[in-house]
Amino acid sequence: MNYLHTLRILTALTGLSVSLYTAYIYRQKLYNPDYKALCDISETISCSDAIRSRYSKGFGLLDGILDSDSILNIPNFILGIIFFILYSLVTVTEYFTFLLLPAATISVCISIYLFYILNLVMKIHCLLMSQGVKRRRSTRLSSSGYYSKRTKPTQCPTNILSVENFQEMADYVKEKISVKPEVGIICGSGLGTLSDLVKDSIDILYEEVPHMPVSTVEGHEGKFVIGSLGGMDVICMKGRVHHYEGYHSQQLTAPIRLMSRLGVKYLVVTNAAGGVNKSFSPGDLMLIKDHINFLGLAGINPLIGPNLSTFGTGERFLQMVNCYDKEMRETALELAPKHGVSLQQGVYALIGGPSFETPAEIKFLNLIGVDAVGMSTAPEVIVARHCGIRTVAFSLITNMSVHPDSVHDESTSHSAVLALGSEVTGKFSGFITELVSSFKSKGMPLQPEADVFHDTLMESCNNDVMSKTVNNNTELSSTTTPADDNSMQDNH
Ligand SMILES: O=P(O)(O)O[C@@H]1C[C@H](O)[C@@H](CO)O1
Ligand SMILES: Nc1nc2[nH]cnc2c(=O)[nH]1
Repeated sequence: MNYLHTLRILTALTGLSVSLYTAYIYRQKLYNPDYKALCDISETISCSDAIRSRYSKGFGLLDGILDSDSILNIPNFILGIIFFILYSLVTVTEYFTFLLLPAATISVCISIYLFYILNLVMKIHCLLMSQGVKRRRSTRLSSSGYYSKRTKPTQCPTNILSVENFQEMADYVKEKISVKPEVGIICGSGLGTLSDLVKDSIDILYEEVPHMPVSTVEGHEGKFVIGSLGGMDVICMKGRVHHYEGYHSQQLTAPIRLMSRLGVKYLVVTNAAGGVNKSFSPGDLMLIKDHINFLGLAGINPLIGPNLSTFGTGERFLQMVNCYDKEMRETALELAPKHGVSLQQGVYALIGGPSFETPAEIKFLNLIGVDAVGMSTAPEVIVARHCGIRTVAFSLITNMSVHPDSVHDESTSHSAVLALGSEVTGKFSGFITELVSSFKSKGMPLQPEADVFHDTLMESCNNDVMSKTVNNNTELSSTTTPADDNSMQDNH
């Protein structure tokens, strides 16, 4: 009897120690993704992967029913700690001893279940290295971003970052802040001082946040500034990362998914861009009506790979009509004059960079109806759309893109872009603040109606092609000037 009693206490203490050690690793991993636990012995024997998998909360049984950050989706180690404390108490006090047998039976069943998950479901099938990021190994379900071994596509079998990774990013930030940001702001090149508008702020460096890509470009400080603006809780990115820095498009859009997990519903994106529309001048602010994403058209889209269906719309085939939210654009157009901002409107083109455009490329961009050209924004807007975040975006025209006749244009350089940005950004403070404040009264987006979209798009394409055909000669055309097309009647 005594022997059994001691054995039960020893078992409970062992279980408790394992649960506590798991909690310790979980916490270490949160702050330092490179932390190597003692139990990470080899690629195949690793407790970290199990601890960070979706089976580590509610034994994975509540996945798909509850949000991963729901308080009801309790980590297994907490359940373990509670279980083993109760088990020890019953053993020591000898009260409610009739519970010991059912408790032991449940514990054995759970152990068998976890053994099955670890060995048959989470077995290693893929260890890819991509752009410096070691991919997780997994045979996860497609809804969570992984395919099973049998169905994996050869090009991109897993995502660069998993749902759990985004959750870890959000958990890290959540722990540091007392506000609940509903608005995200991205400061483009030279526009970093917009973050000074954020009051009662705390800063979080990108390099602190697990999985967060770090800015490598001058003028992109690389930190979140979180606080309040215009009566709204905001998370502002002082600097972004770009594709040309060598980041995968899923990495450079990771902060958008982080924002989504924090509860952000509205996004203000800014960038520095070269003016292609000849009626623009450096210092103009252009409200983006739509974009042409040359990386996307070339098959570089942040949504490529297993669909992350647990985010917002989570749609596999995402509609992009009205991705620059019409109502938010209307509000921006209404507010701009009040703040002395003469707002241009136009189409933004994303090119890969980092080289600026050749004269021939600018001529081409002008012909196809581009008003400003830059190296960012489109992937962020795509992911924001996927997350169901309503977005409004602006290009600060920092330079006129090279004219076909010019040999070299001093203003088209990164230092000139930064200089102009910091010179004029202050002028937009009141406008941006009131714009953010206006989100208070806005609801969530309506999904676009597919048929209406398609018909209007076809009509607008036909009209554009007609007008280009009629107007074009060998000169650069300025048929898409905002002055010509400043109404909100189009379908953009
Ligand atoms: O981050 P954004 O898009 O504002 O930066 C633009 C594009 C290049 O990164 C840089 C060129 O000067 O400005
Ligand atoms: N691609 C591109 N990006 C820019 N960012 C600021 N100016 C420019 C430009 O002229 N071209």
